[in-house]
Amino acid sequence: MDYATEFSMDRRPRKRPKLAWELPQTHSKAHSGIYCGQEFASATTSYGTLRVLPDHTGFSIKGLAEKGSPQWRDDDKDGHYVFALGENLTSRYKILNKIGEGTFGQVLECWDRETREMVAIKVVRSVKKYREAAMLEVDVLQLLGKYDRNGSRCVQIRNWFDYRNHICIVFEMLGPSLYDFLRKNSYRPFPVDLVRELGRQLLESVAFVHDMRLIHTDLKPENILFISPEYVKVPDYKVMFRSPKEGVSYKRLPKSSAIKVIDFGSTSYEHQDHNYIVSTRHYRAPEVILGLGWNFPCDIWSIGCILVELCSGEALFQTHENLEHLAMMERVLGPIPQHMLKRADHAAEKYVRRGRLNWPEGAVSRESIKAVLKLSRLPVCNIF
Ligand SMILES: Nc1ncnc2c1ncn2[C@@H]1O[C@H](COP(=O)(O)OP(=O)(O)OP(=O)(O)O)[C@@H](O)[C@H]1O
Repeated sequence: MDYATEFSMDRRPRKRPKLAWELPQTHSKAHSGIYCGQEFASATTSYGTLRVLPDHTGFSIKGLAEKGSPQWRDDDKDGHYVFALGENLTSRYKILNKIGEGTFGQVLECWDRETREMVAIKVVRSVKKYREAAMLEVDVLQLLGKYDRNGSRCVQIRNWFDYRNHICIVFEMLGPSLYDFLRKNSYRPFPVDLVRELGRQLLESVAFVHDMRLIHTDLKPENILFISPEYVKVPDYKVMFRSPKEGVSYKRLPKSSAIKVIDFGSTSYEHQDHNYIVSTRHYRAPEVILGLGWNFPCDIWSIGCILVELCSGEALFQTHENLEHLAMMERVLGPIPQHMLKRADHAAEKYVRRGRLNWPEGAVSRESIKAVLKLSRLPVCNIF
């Protein structure tokens, strides 16, 4: 398993391993329904091998037939599509910007010449396992789109196509993620009324997904997007009161609280085998860590972690290690019940000793023990 992407320079995990594809899953071959695009006439320019080439809007258009595709060029070493801003992705979409990068590929802001609107296109890496996972994502998105009649809960798929060995999924364009917002606000918490509203919408969205007998498995602030990018700046009196010398401080508030859930790349059907590791570390449920098998509740656990984070500004369980993570859960929520610890699988049984969590005895360092002690109990009764 490739955990290299779980960490980042930031103080929160940015990425996690995508594990769904490690399972022997099968998916239907028929993916008709929306539209399967094709590559059109190739043109003449030649570029270097950088993944994102500099913005030569004029240059790239000059060398291309206006609606053609650029000359074929190799993918980068990880199978990412190499492009230049301003050029075409099929004759229909013009690449304007890169807005995200994930395990699966890159997300590009594009102009859709046909519908005359901006769209976000996930261009998946040309690697077999990611291509397969992308087709599963398309299946899930189509299913959700069919039943989410007003399209208000989950990101909507507009189209998909296979372009130069890259599955491209076209989405409606949304705004920044809850994580982007926190970051731009220097990790200052959201007002509690806003968190309540976000929580309501999130629960409704996830209830809808669960009603479809699907489990998202990767809920996190990065995967919840405001629909609109608009925000207002308001004075932050708390900061001004704390450090008056620094003068007026501002924080951003979204103009609209409407959100949607994205990234169905790890979504699992209820009837599938659920023993592999899911979720980004900080939002991972105890049953996942203990290898007990998981189901719908793992999404609810993630929502709980997200809501606490929105209220505090910081991830609740800031850890990268299983035993420390379980100890943090006990510290915050009370003891993990015996019936769960008893069923810990082969990989996790080392975290349990004489029927209880092997903590602090099993801690790897004093710092680890301190990190757990720093957390305080949530003012709720024992959750387990
Ligand atoms: N519809 C959209 N509108 C605007 N931005 C989007 C949209 N979809 C994705 N993004 C941006 O692209 C980023 C990556 O998208 P996504 O999470 O779907 O990719 P991924 O490869 O599955 O990522 P990860 O490895 O984090 O699971 C998001 O965090 C978001 O910033």
